[in-house]
Amino acid sequence: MKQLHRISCHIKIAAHRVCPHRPPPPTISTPQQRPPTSLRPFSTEILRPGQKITIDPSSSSSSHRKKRPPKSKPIHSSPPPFIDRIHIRTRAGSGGKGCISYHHIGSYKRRPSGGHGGKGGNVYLVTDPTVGSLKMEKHHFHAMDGGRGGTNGRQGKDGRDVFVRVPCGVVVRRVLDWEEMDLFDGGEDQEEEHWDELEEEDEEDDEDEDEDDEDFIDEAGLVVYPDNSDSDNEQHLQDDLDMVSDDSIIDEEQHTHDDEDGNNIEDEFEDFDTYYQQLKASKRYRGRGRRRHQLPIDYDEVVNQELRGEDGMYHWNTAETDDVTDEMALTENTYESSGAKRKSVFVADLDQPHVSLLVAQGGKPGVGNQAYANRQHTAHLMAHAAKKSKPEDGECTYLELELKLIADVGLVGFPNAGKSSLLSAMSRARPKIASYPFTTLHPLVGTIHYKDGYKIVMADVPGLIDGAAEGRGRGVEFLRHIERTKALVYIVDAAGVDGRDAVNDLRILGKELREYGSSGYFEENEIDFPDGLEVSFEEEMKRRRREIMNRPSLILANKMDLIPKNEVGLGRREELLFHLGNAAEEVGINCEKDNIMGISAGVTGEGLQVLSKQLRNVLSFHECRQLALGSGS
Ligand SMILES: Nc1nc2c(ncn2[C@@H]2O[C@H](COP(=O)(O)OP(=O)(O)OP(=O)(O)O)[C@@H](O)[C@H]2O)c(=O)[nH]1
Ligand SMILES: [Mg+2]
Repeated sequence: MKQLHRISCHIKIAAHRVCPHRPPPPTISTPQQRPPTSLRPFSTEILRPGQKITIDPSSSSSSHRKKRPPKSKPIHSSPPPFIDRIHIRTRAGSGGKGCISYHHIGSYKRRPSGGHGGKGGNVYLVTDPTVGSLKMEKHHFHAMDGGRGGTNGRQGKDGRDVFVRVPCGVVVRRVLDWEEMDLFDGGEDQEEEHWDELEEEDEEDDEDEDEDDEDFIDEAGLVVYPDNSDSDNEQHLQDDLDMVSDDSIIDEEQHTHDDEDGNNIEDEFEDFDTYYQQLKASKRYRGRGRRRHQLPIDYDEVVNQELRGEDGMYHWNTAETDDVTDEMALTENTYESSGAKRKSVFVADLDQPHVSLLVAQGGKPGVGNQAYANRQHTAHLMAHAAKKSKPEDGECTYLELELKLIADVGLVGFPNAGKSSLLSAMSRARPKIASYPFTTLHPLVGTIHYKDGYKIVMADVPGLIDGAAEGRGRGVEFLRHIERTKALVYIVDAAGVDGRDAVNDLRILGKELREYGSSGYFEENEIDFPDGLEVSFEEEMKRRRREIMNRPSLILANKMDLIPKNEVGLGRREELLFHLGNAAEEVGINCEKDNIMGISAGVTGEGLQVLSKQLRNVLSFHECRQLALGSGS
């Protein structure tokens, strides 16, 4: 053994000499000679007490590492644009064609064997809490068509569904007069790209499927003619149809037909569906053993069950789009970019995470002629088979999606009041803060985390100006983001940095909000009426006005650090808060005295602790109240 070991060592050393790239053979070292592990990369010396470690950076192992390439700068340094209203087009897949084919040999000869087509894919909208805006790469969504049915009763492949991810808080409306509008320019290219992608994938799948089919036929040993060519099938079908079209054609109105001897006999069934039900129920077709596969499939039952009535899904309003007579549901408004008038109908409000809405339903597949396998009535049934083998087209819809942020608290204030500074101080959100007006151009949300896990979502809305409720400064567009909040926070600039008067500002803000809920704006634009409530437009407006003004509110006088504290008696600060309270009462803001406070959001952080407590109190009270009202007490 020792000799063997020695020989192998020699071979290793020799090999190293021959090939210098080969790692050298391991050298044996005694434990005393080995350097301490921690020092190995830098030095092999043994340290004496008091001696310092000198590190030569060039000798460190890191110098041998590959240098990291410098970080490339992100292409988009600014955050992605916030989009809160878009139009999309959806088209569900058409059903696959039903196959018409016949067995060619054996006892099954000339018996129909065509399978059903596959269902067309559906298009769904799915709410995803991780999606923040309605920015989408494409605005056309097409689900795949169903595959054709095959011979030997093989069903076509179902078209793949398409799921469009949207943020929570999206209101979906169906545009009715989309044909007159040119909303979707440039969509054709996207469409073609999409189809190319899908077709490529589908071809791959089909290849796999074909292999499986061959196996299936071999294993099952069915008496079928595998290469059932189309021309043969067409010939058989034509024979059958000829028989039908001559004298034995069915008189559908009189429910009679001529038999082979030319006698006019009454039909046993009134229409095809009745006949179909009878056929299904009859003992003859319950099928056993080899006959089982001839059972007609209850096409409508199967397809409808799968396409409709799924739990947890929204569905279209039952009203047909063309004859929507309910004027409450129909609203007319102006489409801004094209200036065209359009009509839309409210479909759903997707305000919960992970819910799906079926927006375009896939077409029903065509029926394969195997469903009509019946020797007695072949001719008659084949006429139906030819008719029913045609699939339905997929539904095509044009939708308007509008995002209304879902936040617990909304910040309302003039530009530069310090809304973004407050959001930034209380949450991890990092909005842009600057001393010029309209720094914030898009609504933004941040979450305030409490130690016990309680959370409050706060929305920073771009600044409002006088006349916002009538649409000045895009105020209305911003105001709709506070529609769903549970509480409002009015924030004013206490120091009047831009020469503003805090008390007057509060009055204007209150007035704007009240008008937003009640007047002009909604007459021209859309409004979603609550489901199942028959109320007039005026009543609905009143309800909204009441609701928005009754919402619990807090009033914050920001930039208090610029107002000196008075050591004795009522100073400027207290006086301001007192006047703010009076102004709130005047304009009808629902705010308790404790909830009017001075803060310094951007500089000292003064008052923010109290604010977070008060916010929580207000929201908890609101939630309890809602629960109590909900339970009917
Ligand atoms: N002195 C002082 N300045 C503040 C305070 N809070 C904010 N500011 C300043 O006020 C200016 C405006 O602050 P923002 O938070 O951007 O105000 P905003 O309300 O979001 O303004 P818009 O986005 O334009 O509507 C900035 O220059 C801030 O530094 C504060 O408590 N004290
Ligand atoms: Mg801002």
